[in-house]
Amino acid sequence: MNYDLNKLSEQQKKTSTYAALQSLLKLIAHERNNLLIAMVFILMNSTINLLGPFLIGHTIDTYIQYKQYHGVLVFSGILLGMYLIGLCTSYFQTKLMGSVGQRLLFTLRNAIFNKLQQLPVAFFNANKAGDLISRVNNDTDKLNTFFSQSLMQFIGSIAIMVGAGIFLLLINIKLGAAALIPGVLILLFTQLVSPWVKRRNATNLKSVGGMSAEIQESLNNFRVIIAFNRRDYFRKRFSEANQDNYNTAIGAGLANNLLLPVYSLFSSFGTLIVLAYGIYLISAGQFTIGLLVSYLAYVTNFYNPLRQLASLWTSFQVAMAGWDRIAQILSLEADLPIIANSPAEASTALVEFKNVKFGYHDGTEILHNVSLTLERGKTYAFVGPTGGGKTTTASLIARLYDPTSGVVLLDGKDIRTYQPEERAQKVGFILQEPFLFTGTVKDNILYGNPQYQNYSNQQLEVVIKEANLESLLTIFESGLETRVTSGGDSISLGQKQLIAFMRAVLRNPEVLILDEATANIDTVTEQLLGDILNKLSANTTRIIIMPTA
Ligand SMILES: Nc1ncnc2c1ncn2[C@@H]1O[C@H](COP(=O)(O)OP(=O)(O)OP(=O)(O)O)[C@@H](O)[C@H]1O
Repeated sequence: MNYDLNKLSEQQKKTSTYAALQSLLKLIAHERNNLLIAMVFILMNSTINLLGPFLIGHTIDTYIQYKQYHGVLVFSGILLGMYLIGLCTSYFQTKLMGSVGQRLLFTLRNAIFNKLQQLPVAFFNANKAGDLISRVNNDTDKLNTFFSQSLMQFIGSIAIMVGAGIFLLLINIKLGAAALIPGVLILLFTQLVSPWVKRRNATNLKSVGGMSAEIQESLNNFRVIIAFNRRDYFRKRFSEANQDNYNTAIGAGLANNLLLPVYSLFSSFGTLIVLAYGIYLISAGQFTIGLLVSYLAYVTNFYNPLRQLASLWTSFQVAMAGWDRIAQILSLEADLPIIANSPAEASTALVEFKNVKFGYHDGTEILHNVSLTLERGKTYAFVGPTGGGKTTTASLIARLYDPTSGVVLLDGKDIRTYQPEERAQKVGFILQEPFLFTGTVKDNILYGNPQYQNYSNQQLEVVIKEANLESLLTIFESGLETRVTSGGDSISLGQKQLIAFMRAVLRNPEVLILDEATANIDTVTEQLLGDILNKLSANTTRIIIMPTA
């Protein structure tokens, strides 16, 4: 399965705006009531906006022309009341949609993060952390902006436009049809340029992700950069990423700003048509001045929201481009499914490889038809040259990947039949570069170990003593409470490896894999580790990975 999100977006057939919107709406189905209430508010607001010009026209023709000021006062009061109601509905609608947007942001970020937790190692090999962070932070925020600020304006503008269009046609069908022609042309133009606008925005979001990945990489490797005095190299790379982002942002800005002037031009045409044709009709005695005033207000009511729609449509295209990038992650499925047990594969060995072939996603085969058997309680060494495939073999025992063909058996059963918790319990893997979390030594050695989670320091020290790990703990200045930062920069690499060692041994796994795990440890401590390994349960199989001497 291809997990490279950027390649995936190139291969994927372009989703239509409608299909993208449908899949997004499914995600916010539980907000249906709030959306409906907000929509009622916005429609009330639109109705008020539409009735305003009609009442003004009526007041001019019925009262102002005949100097009946009482009627003028009454209708002024009605208008004032209507506008106050409009103010309230607008306020509540904005408040409601603001919270819908925040909840959507919350739901989306949780959904993406949960999905990231389910995806296999191959996914993280194929994608840069910076780009993923940008998708979780930046792209979700584009959707929030659209939902909290633009969606209801969007619906409101459409409602006013449609209403104004109907009024224009009802009052005078010929004048209405003439006034609406530029509007129809604008809609055709929008339909034509929308895919291009969305593409420009998608390219921009991609380059924001690329820049974020660049920053992340240089921050992670700052020591190497400084030691090799290669700040200029990363400066150049960052400058290129920044330049790319600048170019794509200009491109997106150009696309996003194209609609507004075109809309303005066409709406001016609409007004001009009505003025010219309307004056002609008045002179021919077929229209009144009051009606023309109303009419011009409806033309404005038709074209102003249309102009607003230009920028809202852009915000919509940006949100949809962001949603595509989010949906790409959400649609991925882990390709390490749990399968039903097949008794035919039964084996008495603790670990067995049967004709295993494996290659990473670039297609090169790394393991060529490997068959091996590892017995319970024995110690094995995987020795070989750099890049020979030792870590890869161990990764298959921990099921970080599945073989391309052949089968891996763990404790007599196909490894694919195990639930992740059970498999992780059976296999302890100390990686070449152990990862530590910010917290204490205690937090780190209890990571992934529910058994001792609620133990006090004293209780845990007893367990550590029983596991013969006591001598390792004394290496840390404040014992279990020694502070460790993420990435473990506050302690040495050897100390990191010791924490990873204690973490793995305390889980009492049936297979313990040490991937060059003592490379940074002095010979005295290495001897200690050897003793600890010898005292492990008689059933534990040890795999020690080391390079060819
Ligand atoms: N994530 C990956 N994606 C693609 N190729 C990989 C990946 N990890 C390892 N390889 C390739 O697989 C081959 C075997 O690598 P592996 O890490 O298993 O070797 P190793 O014997 O453990 O080496 P070392 O002693 O350096 O740790 C190498 O050619 C390496 O380039």
